[in-house]
Amino acid sequence: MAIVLGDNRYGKAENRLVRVDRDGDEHRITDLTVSVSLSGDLSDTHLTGANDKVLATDTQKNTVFAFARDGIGEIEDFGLRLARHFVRTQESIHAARVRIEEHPWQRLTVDGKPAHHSFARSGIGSRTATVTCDGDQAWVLGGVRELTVLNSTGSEFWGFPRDEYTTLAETKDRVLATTVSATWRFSGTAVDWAAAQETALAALLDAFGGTHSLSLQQTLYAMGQRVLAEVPEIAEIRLSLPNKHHFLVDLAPFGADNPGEVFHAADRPYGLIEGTVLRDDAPPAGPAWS
Ligand SMILES: O=c1[nH]c(=O)c2[nH]c(=O)[nH]c2[nH]1
Repeated sequence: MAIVLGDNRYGKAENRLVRVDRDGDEHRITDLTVSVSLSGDLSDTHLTGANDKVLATDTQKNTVFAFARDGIGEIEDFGLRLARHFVRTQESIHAARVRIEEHPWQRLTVDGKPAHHSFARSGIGSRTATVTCDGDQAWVLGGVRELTVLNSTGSEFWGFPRDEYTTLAETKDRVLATTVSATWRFSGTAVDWAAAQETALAALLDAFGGTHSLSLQQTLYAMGQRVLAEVPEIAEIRLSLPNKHHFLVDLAPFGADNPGEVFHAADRPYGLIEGTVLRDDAPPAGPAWS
């Protein structure tokens, strides 16, 4: 029996980067969390502590900030520039993964006019991108997280099996709420990233709001299907939807009825509905998800 080193990767995680783009007095901000993860010929540092093939995580952090000096652009492009840089400049690095989350800000209105340089963090989901590059090829995932949505009606859940542990009542009218995490895989890298993001996000929201739901699973499939129908460059989408239960509160002890108006918004436990929707002729995913 021998003990050997298995898969490994390393990098600087969660670099917090804010860039201010200045057009005279008019500013725009980009607020990112960027994580770099590299892999390759890195046995020595693990087995003997020799670091001659280890691009320091501190250097990786500096690279992220230095690249931002020339502008960020779309996060997918920023990720591609960084990932390609690491594998092309370091012989020992064979693959690079750059994960980026973009935190949304919205411009304030001051004295009835859009402010030049004042912003508020906005509540509607963050955009995400993950780029994996092995030197010759690159794979791009886009996505959104922390996108909380709610339908106050138009949701049913019934017809499920009942065994000795089942207490849940069937319902033809309930609140359906979730916080969407969605990641989609692009089939190539020649994509109008901003347009794809906008269309995919609108498709997710349209499908959530527009589907009369018999289960959150059905809503998940409708959301995935809509994104693939609207964005031809997306080959596959993975969705993770926590079912944020809203329980009708029994007000009878207080002598009141509750005609579907007062709910307890429970945060735990939650049903977790996850699924993938993909084209049956999707190109191979390679290491995109690994
Ligand atoms: O949409 C739902 N799917 C389920 O699988 C499930 N299970 C449950 O208790 N409530 C719900 N709702």
